[in-house]
Amino acid sequence: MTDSKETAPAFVPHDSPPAPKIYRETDLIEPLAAYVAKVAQDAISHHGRFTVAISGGSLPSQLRGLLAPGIRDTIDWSRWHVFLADERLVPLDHEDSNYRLLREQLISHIPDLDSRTYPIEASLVDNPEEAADAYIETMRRVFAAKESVKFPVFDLILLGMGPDGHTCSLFPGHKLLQRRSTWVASLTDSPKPPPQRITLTLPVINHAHHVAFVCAGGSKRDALRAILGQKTPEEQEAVKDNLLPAARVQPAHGYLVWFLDEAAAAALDDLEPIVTPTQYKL
Ligand SMILES: O=C1O[C@H](COP(=O)(O)O)[C@@H](O)[C@H](O)[C@H]1O
Repeated sequence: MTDSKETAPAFVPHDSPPAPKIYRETDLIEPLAAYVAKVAQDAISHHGRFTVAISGGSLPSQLRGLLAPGIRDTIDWSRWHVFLADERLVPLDHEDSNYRLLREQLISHIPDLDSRTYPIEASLVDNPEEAADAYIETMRRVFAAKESVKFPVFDLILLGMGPDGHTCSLFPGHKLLQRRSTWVASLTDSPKPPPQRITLTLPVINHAHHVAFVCAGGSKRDALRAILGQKTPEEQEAVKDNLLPAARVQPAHGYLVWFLDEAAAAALDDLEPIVTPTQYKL
């Protein structure tokens, strides 16, 4: 198993969520891999499997540390169940497909992981609502057959964030931010192309045991300050008005961490010491 300098928090839901931890990393790849491996091991020890939802965009390539020789063989991949946190409604081999990215960067490198990875139903890319409903059914099969399960509880949800503060396919000011009961929702007006997508909803994200944002580069400066710093009155207003979807990610009984590279963390430089130095080691 990995020799973590700091272990992931114990696999214990709590009543009052701790403040998010913010890690500043020179290079995200290794600490992110150590963190994911640790959360996976905790989940597998606790209940025999690891359910993870992974975002697209730049995130899949940030997971390449999981394939490093020192870590890949320590992971019990046979217990992993991998979902897409959101998906663009394009063919699965399209350059915009989040599944394609994830498959190329991670899934295809691990024998048999494809059989426990859940892409959207390819025949439904032109039917957003049906695609969302079909994805809910896929999730029900893995999480529970019972209709009575209110929300699935992922062991880990890995999120990116756009410069506008969007996360998954939840965009600023979009009506999907108000969805309270659906597990997966569709949209046809994404401001970032392609316009047709499906996405996990906020309640599903906020039911997870662990949620991690992974942000690299300077383009997310304003959103990071608004969400983690809230320094200026304008920034505070933006959060209050729910303009920034990523600010609404607050797991009710889970743990929230942010992995920032140097360029992203520089946005918070004058707010030290809210950023914690590197914690996770292979
Ligand atoms: O469109 C999307 O964008 C976000 C952010 O992407 P990034 O490339 O800036 O990391 C991503 O998290 C989401 O999965 C994707 O569909």
